[in-house]
Amino acid sequence: MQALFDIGMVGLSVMGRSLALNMADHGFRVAGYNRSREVTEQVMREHPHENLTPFYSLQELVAALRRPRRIMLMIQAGSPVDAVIGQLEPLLEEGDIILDGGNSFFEDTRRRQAALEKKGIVYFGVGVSGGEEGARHGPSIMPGGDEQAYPLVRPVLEAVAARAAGEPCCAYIGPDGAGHYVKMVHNGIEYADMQLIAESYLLLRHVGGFSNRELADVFARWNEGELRSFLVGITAGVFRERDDLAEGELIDRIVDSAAQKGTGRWASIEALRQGVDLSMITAACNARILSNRLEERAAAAKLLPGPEPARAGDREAFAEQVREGLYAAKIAAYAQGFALLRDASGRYGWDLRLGEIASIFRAGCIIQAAFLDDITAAYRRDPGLENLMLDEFFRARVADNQRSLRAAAGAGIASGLPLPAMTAAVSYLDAFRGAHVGANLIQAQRDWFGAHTFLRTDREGSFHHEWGKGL
Ligand SMILES: NC(=O)C1=CN([C@@H]2O[C@H](COP(=O)(O)OP(=O)(O)OC[C@H]3O[C@@H](n4cnc5c(N)ncnc54)[C@H](OP(=O)(O)O)[C@@H]3O)[C@@H](O)[C@H]2O)C=CC1
Ligand SMILES: O=C(CO)[C@H](O)[C@H](O)COP(=O)(O)O
Repeated sequence: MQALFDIGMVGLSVMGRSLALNMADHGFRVAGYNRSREVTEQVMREHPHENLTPFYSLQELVAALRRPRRIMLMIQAGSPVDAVIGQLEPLLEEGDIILDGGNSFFEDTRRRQAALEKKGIVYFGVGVSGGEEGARHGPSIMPGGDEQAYPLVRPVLEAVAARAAGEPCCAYIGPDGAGHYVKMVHNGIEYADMQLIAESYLLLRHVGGFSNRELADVFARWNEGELRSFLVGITAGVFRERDDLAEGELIDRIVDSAAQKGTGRWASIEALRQGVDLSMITAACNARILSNRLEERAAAAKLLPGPEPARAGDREAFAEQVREGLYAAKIAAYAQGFALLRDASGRYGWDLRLGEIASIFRAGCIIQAAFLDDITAAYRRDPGLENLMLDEFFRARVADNQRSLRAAAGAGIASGLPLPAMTAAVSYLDAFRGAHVGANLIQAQRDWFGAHTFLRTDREGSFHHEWGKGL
């Protein structure tokens, strides 16, 4: 067969099929392949497209691609990616390109990129965000790999990406694992954002006494202001959704236990390794972990009574307090995520352009929000900004809204509601700006039991004290 195809898509599940059709819409001739034949057949039956052609073996797919071959993997992350690379490798030639668009761990991407580079195969780790809808009509795309080879994949990626203010939400991120690292942090922020919205829901429902319909209106109203975002928008929609199998709204019949696939957890682990405070994202991971212990929670509820939720006097004023608190907490969560990126940039020599990264999050991805325009502007004002909360715009917003954050978090604590991300936001803010954080006592304890030494405020050098022996 003549090599007619512009790009191969391996994996035609939710994301691969949507991205392949998006590419096909943009005039690229796509060769599609899925390990299970019936999935390919189903895609072709349900989504026939003149620019999408099915293939039933990797050999045929590779032979049909024009050179240098471009093959995108949209498959389950982890060992499947290594397995498929192993199958493709003997079929490829020097200069051919593999793009891994899944949620791969960035260290795996670094390893794969280095191994394939030795064989002359170009490897890109490409973060893709936006879920099914985004992949189909315009996701946010975070490609990392060999900058010299980037022009060979850029036209396809930019064509299918979402657009914000006319610009594609796709930018070369940096070498080796940089693209997947940024996607990991994107997902960490996504976890914190979702957790903060869920905590706002707990407050509004149990302290504010809002019904599902009222919650839908509250979130819809919030979505018209500074909190406008994909996640707040779909939250309003969730509270409106009728149950198709029983009476009432579906939200009340969903089991109170949240799953996770690992990207948020990776971000938390990396933050600990790097020594960056990512407490809000970690709190969001822990909240999902504890949510899974349904039986334990039910048993503990009987043994460990807590306070009854206090009822807000003025519900509208309370909702406004929660909105402002959510906004302040959201600033802290993004500040943590971007601080992690800043540290990784130096640590791995990636030279990440944080303003450009914020700008490609403005549309297409799950954390897309009006707020990202302000973050982009903050990094344009100061590309070396140490922490987002120090930018003049966000400094003013934190000052305006922190009283509400404290009040909302306090109302949750007094009512026995778990608000791990909001309370972590308060602690982060206070520790970040804290004149005294209590670490002098920790140093004293460390020196007492382990002679670990301490620094003094009044003279140079390390000191050890014979604790408990004097005076
Ligand atoms: N769903 C989402 O919203 C998002 C997902 N992602 C990431 O994109 C990637 C694809 O996600 P999604 O579309 O949800 O699909 P899944 O993560 O559910 O993966 C299913 C696909 O992986 C293939 N696969 C699994 N194991 C192998 C293997 N050993 N060899 C070959 N193919 C294999 C499956 O083939 P088969 O049909 O034969 O089983 C199928 O095509 C994942 O890395 C995911 O984390 C990124 C952003 C958003
Ligand atoms: O990458 C994504 C969105 O950006 C995926 O939807 C991912 O699966 C979300 O993470 P989790 O399943 O852990 O909630």
